Amino acid sequence: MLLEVKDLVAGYDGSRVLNGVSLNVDTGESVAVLGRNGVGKTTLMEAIMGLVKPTSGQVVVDGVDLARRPPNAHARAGVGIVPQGRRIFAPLTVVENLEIAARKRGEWTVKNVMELMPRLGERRNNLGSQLSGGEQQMVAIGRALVGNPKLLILDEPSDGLAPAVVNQVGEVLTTLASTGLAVLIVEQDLRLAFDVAQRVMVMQKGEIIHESTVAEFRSDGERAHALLGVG
Ligand SMILES: Nc1ncnc2c1ncn2[C@@H]1O[C@H](COP(=O)(O)OP(=O)(O)OP(=O)(O)O)[C@@H](O)[C@H]1O
Repeated sequence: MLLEVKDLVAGYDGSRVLNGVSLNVDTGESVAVLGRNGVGKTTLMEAIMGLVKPTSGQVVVDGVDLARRPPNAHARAGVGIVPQGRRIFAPLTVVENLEIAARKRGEWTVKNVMELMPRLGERRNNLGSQLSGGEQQMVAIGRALVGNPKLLILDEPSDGLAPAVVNQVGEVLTTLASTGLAVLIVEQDLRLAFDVAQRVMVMQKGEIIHESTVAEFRSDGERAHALLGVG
């Protein structure tokens, strides 16, 4: 198992957000975490990444418990994140944003990232602040890739993007998932989540209340509707 999250409890200043979350992601597997606003999806991703300190529980990556280690230990262990809001460096160019993150040797280089997402090559000398939302999202994905992660965590990659751009991001993520990179994606856009993931989990009030294959989830529309409270 690549990622094993066990009974994770975490929150902010005494307010508990995660009430004992357990989940697994296998090598090469793609998993989507769904749920309404405010149920704790971002907190879960940040706790897995070490950006929020868990009060208890384990975050085991490749057999090593990282729950009480600093965020750079998570990156070294092979976890890459594409955060909510993208958070690329606005005063740096596309190529500088990628180069600054390219620390670890491996399959993914700045050159390979630009082959995967040719738009980034075309915009290589543009500043982060000059990019569209979709281009920024691709920089954020590329920045995570050049760290050569084993597991890529994405928090709402479709956020604020036009449908055509969501499709482009979806194609990139589907390609990555098909090459054997493990993906853990939080997403409100169900179509994107279902395109990328094989397995789905639904969160409610800081707990995982449903787990199934995407195919099972999609075959029971009424149940899916009840779990997510959306049409
Ligand atoms: N930095 C923070 N400080 C204090 N409380 C926070 C912080 N971030 C999130 N929270 C609270 O934690 C709870 C869960 O938020 P979280 O962002 O994890 O949910 P979410 O499911 O990702 O929602 P969304 O889809 O809106 O991002 C919310 O009540 C939120 O107000």
